[in-house]
Order: sequence, then C-alpha cells, then structure tokens
Amino acid sequence: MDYFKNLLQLLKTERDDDREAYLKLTQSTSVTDRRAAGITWYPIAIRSSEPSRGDYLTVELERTTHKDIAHQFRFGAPAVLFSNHNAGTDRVEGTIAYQGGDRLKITLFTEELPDWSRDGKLGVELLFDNNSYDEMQEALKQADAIIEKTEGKLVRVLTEQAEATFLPDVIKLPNNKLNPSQSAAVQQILAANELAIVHGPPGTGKTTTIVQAIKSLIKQNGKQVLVVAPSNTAVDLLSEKLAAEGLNVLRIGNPAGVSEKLNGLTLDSKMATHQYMKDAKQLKKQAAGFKNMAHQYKRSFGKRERDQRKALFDEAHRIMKEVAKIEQFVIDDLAEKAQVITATLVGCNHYTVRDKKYHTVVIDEAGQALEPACWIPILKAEKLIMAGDHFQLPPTIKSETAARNGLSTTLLEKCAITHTTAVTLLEEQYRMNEAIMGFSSAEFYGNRLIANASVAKRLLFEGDTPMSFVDAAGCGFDEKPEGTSSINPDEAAFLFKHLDNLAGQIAASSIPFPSIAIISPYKSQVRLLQELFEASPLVEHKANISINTIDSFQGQERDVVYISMVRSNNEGTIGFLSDTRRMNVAMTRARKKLVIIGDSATITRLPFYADMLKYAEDIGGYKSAWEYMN
Ligand SMILES: Nc1ncnc2c1ncn2[C@@H]1O[C@H](COP(=O)(O)OP(=O)(O)OP(=O)(O)O)[C@@H](O)[C@H]1O
Repeated sequence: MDYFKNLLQLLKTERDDDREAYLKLTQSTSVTDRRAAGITWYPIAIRSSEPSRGDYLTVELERTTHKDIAHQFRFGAPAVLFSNHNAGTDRVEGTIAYQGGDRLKITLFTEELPDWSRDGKLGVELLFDNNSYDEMQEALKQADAIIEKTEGKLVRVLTEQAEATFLPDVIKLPNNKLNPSQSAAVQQILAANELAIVHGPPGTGKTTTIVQAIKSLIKQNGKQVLVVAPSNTAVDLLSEKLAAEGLNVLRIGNPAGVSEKLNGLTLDSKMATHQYMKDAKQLKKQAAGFKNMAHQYKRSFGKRERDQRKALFDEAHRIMKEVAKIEQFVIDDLAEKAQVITATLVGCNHYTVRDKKYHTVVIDEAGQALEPACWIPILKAEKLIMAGDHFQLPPTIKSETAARNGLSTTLLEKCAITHTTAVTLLEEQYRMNEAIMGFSSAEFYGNRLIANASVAKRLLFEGDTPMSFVDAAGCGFDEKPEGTSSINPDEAAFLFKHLDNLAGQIAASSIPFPSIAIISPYKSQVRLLQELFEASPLVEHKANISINTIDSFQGQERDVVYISMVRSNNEGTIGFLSDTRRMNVAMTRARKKLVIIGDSATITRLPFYADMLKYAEDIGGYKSAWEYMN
C-alpha cells in the first residue's frame, strides 16, 4: 500500500537527518558542549548496582556537578557509560531504566562493572535512539501487512479505505460533570466501532472529557483500555486524573514529575510492594553474592580456580533465571489487574507489556503526535479514540525535507478531515474572557466556541480592556536580523513600558499581582526580553512573570499574556508568523487580558492578521503605540 510505503520513506528521511544532527553534535564537540546540550552527565558517581533480567547489570548513578543543566535523559532511551581515561574504548552501553532528579538507573549490557569504572572520572551519554525509530518502522510495516486482512478493519478506516461505523443506539449515561458537547463526545466514543475523535480547542476540558469517557467505556464492556500520549507530562496528568476517579491505573515508564501519588502508579513501585517480590529480592542478593565470590578468582588462572569460578557464575545465572520468572509473573499479574494502562506512544511497547492487546486505545494530545509513533499503540487495538486540536502546534519534525513532504501532518488532522462523522467538537471553554476567545473561535473553530458564564466576562480589574492590539506602525520600531532569528529592541522596550503602566494600575486597584506571560515567536527576541526584564524594576515580580517562546507555552494559561510580534519591515515579510496555528496557541493562553504588540503595516499582508486587526477594532481593542507614548 502506498500509504505506508510513503510514511516509511518519510520516517527514513527523518531518522537519517536526526542521526546526522546527533553525530555532528557528538563527534565534533567536547564533553562540556555535550553536557550543555543536555545529552551528557559528567562527572557522575555510581551509587549502587544490582543484577537484572537477562544477565545484565542495573547501575544507579548520580550527577555530582552541573545539576542545573536541562537534560534529555528519559526512560527507555539508549545510553553509554564511559570513563574519561579512554572514552573511545572504556565504554559500556545500556538502556535508561529510571530517571528522576539528578539520579538515573541504567541497565548495562554487561554482567559486572568493568575494571575501568573503578578509576578515572565517569560519565553517561545518550546514544542516538535507533530503538524508537525501529519500533515505529516495524509498526508501519505491520499495519501494511494486515491492511487487507479481517483484523485490519481499523487500519482501513484510518487510511480512508473504509467508513467508520457506529452502534445505532447506545444507552445515554447521565454525567453531571460534563457539559452538553462533552457529553456528546462521550456518547460518540461509546457508540464508535472503530474511531472517535474529540476535538478540544483551548480550555474546553479535553482531559475531563476523556477521563469520563474512559470510565464509561470500562462500565460499558469491562475491557482494559490503553491510554497513550506523546509526552510524559501528558501521560502523567491523565494517569493521576484516572486514578483519582477510582480506576486501577498502571503507568508504564517513569513519570516526568515527582509526585508521590503518581509514583505509586508505576510498574516499579507496584512491583516493589507485590508479595512475591520479597523472594525475588532474596534470590537477587544470593546471585550477587555468588558473582562477588566468582570475582575473587579473577586473577588466578589455575584449572581448579577456573572451574570454581565457572560453577559460581552458573549458579548465579540459574538463580537470575528464577528471578526473571518471578518478575514476569508479577508483571503479568499487575498488568492483568489494571483497568487502564498508561504509557507514551513508544513506551507502550516496553518489554513488560509488549505483547498485550486491548479493545480500545486512547491517544491524547494527538495533535502533537508523530504519525508513525501512533501506529505502535493502534496495532494493539480494535478501536481508536484520538483527542487533541489540530489547530494548535503540530509535532516538531527534525528533518525539513520530511516535514515539507508531509510528516508534520498528523493522523488526527487527516482523520478529522476525512471522518467528519467521528468528530465531536468541544464547544464550551473555561479559560478566556469572551473577547479573548472570539477571534480564535472565528478563524479556527467556525465561530462555534462559547465562553462558560464563569469566565465570559472576567477582567483583570473593573473597566480594563480584555483584548487589545497595540499598533506600532509608524513608530519606527524596526526589526533586526539576529542569526536565523529576528529581534525588535524598540518593540521590546515599549512592551515593558506598557507592562510597567499596567503594574501601576494593578497596584492602584489593589488586586493581587496576576500571573503574566510575555511570549514571542522569535527565540532571540525572547532572550532580549529576558535581559531587559532582569534590568527593569518589574523584576520584583519575577515569581509571577514568565518569558518564553510560544511553543513552550502550549497547554498552559496565565491571567495576562503579552505577545511581541517582532516583524516590522517594508517588504511585509513575516516568515514564522505565517504559521497561524502558532499564533492560535499564543492568543489562547490568556484568561483575563491579552495584549498583542506589532506593526500592522507589516503583518496585515497576511489576511489572517488583517482579520485580527479588524476584530480588535470591532471590539474597541485597537490602540496606537504612538498615541500611547505621546
Ligand atoms: N464540564 C465542566 N464543568 C466545569 N468546569 C469544567 C468542565 N470541563 C472542564 N472544566 C474546567 O476547565 C478547565 C480545563 O479542563 P481540563 O483540565 O479538563 O482541560 P484540558 O483538556 O486539560 O485543557 P485544554 O482544553 O487546554 O487542553 C479545568 O479547570 C476544568 O475544571
């Protein structure tokens, strides 16, 4: 089928470009640079080690310096332990088994710690993650192989070769936690035979809806549900909410956060308290003891010693086989009892649950999920629920070629267009004042959004303007190129002047200082805004003000949002701003007040921004920066 051949090709391009970027980073840079890039911890200290499944060794280690550097280590990723003495040869590979704070556990593909690990400084570095690509590739091939077969019904629906079908009459379950469109979405999910899509615009309670839908699904047929999302953060949020509804949730992989409640849902933690694991622990200790004894023969080479050494190792291996059996029994027992299994898209293929099948799989944040990764969980189920919003940011694609040729189009987006009967739009939002919501609703959601009464009229203070466009046209705030990015220093300075004035109004109306986000599409402008902020008197409100790119704010909300548009030139070039989905995210983060600062003469060359300007005028939110300054 061309559908999957095409996806396989796109995935190959993505993998090749991603690998090339990784090699460039690792081969031509120093350990300091790699540490700064978040792929290396150096130096580290080994805290403990224990034998693990498959005659491997799991080592717990901790980074001892440079603890404030953000890193990319995560559960399931391949990594290597190395020594500074001879980094080329003194190295042993493995897989990250746990990551939390400054600690991680790595299962090394070796039985014992190598001698070199006892002297010299040690480090750990992420390897290129071929595993994830292999899993995605395998899933695409499998989907291609079953598409013509009976069990390939879902695959045919998703690739537009069959219609999605629905049960004619599903009993309506009253649910007082849901509004009408949320209830309709749950009904649709219960009635679907193959596919249902929950389209959740900003603040419309997508999570609330899928949690209730999963509860109803389990009531409907008592079958286990697999719930997945592209990011650990999204998986964590859902896991917690599902558990709070009284469901037995098993979280595969390890949480990004450190909440106790969440930790209690993980396989590791559930295993630790399982009654049979006491025996396994005891046996592991014995095996470790035998291995230690065997080590003492290391430097004697007589036949008798060799035989004894071998006998000890054989015994250790025999015991570890027992341990593996007990562990697998415990894992199967826990996985069997769970009502919901949660994992990331790739994480649901972890060896512990790899061969499990489910009736229904739910993909949350499907608007941010790479399509090949979605096929991993899809192949485990007969019915698929996707929730997300394809009018917000798509997943990040590393290869420009792959993105251009379609890899950035998500399965959610394709299916929302081709299977309109499967889609329910959540219409009521609980975040924004209606003036903030209005433009996004008109441009992206067919004017169907309504603001819940509890938020529709919310203002920062009496008489404030909830949505404004402050026009810098004619002020001479010119953009400047900065590498591949752009900055606009005058606009940044003006933004703080505006904010300073707002801070005065806030103080005068004696309300608590609100949460404020200052966002810009351009990284260089964000850096400049951060610098100016640090030097301004407003820095006293640091705890309440965050400054970052639009992409980093997806999924978040603030009382007040400022957007610095940056682009101001005679040619009307707007580059990055032409991705209106990014602007949709930016404009829908604010609860009570949204201030957009930009040059109308430049940006209105795109009809989208001309509409925005008109909208601001219509609601009395058009302001001139020039007037403001004079
Ligand atoms: N039916 C409802 N009645 C009252 N409040 C609701 C309802 N549905 C959602 N909310 C509220 O709306 C907010 C957003 O809900 P939720 O966290 O479920 O949405 P989300 O899907 O995570 O957010 P987003 O829509 O931004 O993706 C929460 O504060 C929630 O309490």
